[in-house]
Amino acid sequence: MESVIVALDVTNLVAAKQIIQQLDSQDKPTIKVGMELFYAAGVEVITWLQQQGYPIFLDLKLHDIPNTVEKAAFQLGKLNVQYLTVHALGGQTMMTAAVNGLAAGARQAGIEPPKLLAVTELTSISPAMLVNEQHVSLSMDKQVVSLAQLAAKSGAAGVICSPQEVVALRMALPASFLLVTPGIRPAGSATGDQQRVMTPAQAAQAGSSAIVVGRPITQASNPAFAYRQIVKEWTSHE
Ligand SMILES: O=C(O)c1cc(=O)[nH]c(=O)n1[C@@H]1O[C@H](COP(=O)(O)O)[C@@H](O)[C@H]1O
Repeated sequence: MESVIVALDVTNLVAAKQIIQQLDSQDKPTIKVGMELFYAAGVEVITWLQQQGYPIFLDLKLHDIPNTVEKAAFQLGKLNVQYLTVHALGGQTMMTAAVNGLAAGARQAGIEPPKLLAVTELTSISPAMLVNEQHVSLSMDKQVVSLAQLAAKSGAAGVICSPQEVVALRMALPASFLLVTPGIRPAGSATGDQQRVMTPAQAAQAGSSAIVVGRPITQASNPAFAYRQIVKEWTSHE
């Protein structure tokens, strides 16, 4: 898996092309296309990125009844993307339905299926919110480990979590299970809506499989420089 994933959270195809051209990256990092860009630009942006040689992480965070998720995943399984997200809180049956849908869609298109990544607790949720809003009595670590174990049982290839839970997750799950961590903030940058953050170096030290970085790159005055600095920090501690 590529180590630094760029979250291309921009409004439209033109803005997406601008960032990618500014990045001008020889190492072709995995690009995360999320709800904002996919709802605006649809499959066209996926196709364009693929033509430029970028692997795609399609982050649509499916969360619905199993039948609906399976049928949505079937459609998305035909797009030749490398990763797709669902919410682990949708349950084991829903996650397994997603895996099956992706496999069936990919089979019909004659391609490899995307790997399923299950979002555990969003990195915008603080430990206090877990207790006060979700009424979960487990600690954040235990809740995330429990959701990750469910995701593993369901056939997901990994989870999305905060780097703060990676040490606990590594003890509980097979080494091959992917721990993909957003909530990354280089020292001194604004946390914004993120609650459970770490720097790229801290995430690497903790044992993240890959980090997801959006605004610290896309909103930088020089996105290419910001990207290179983050890669440098990540690789020096890997
Ligand atoms: O699924 C995700 O990628 C995701 C899960 C999560 O718990 N937290 C989280 O921030 N993300 C995504 O990771 C990216 C983080 O963006 P920045 O906060 O701008 O670096 C966004 O595209 C989020 O949608």
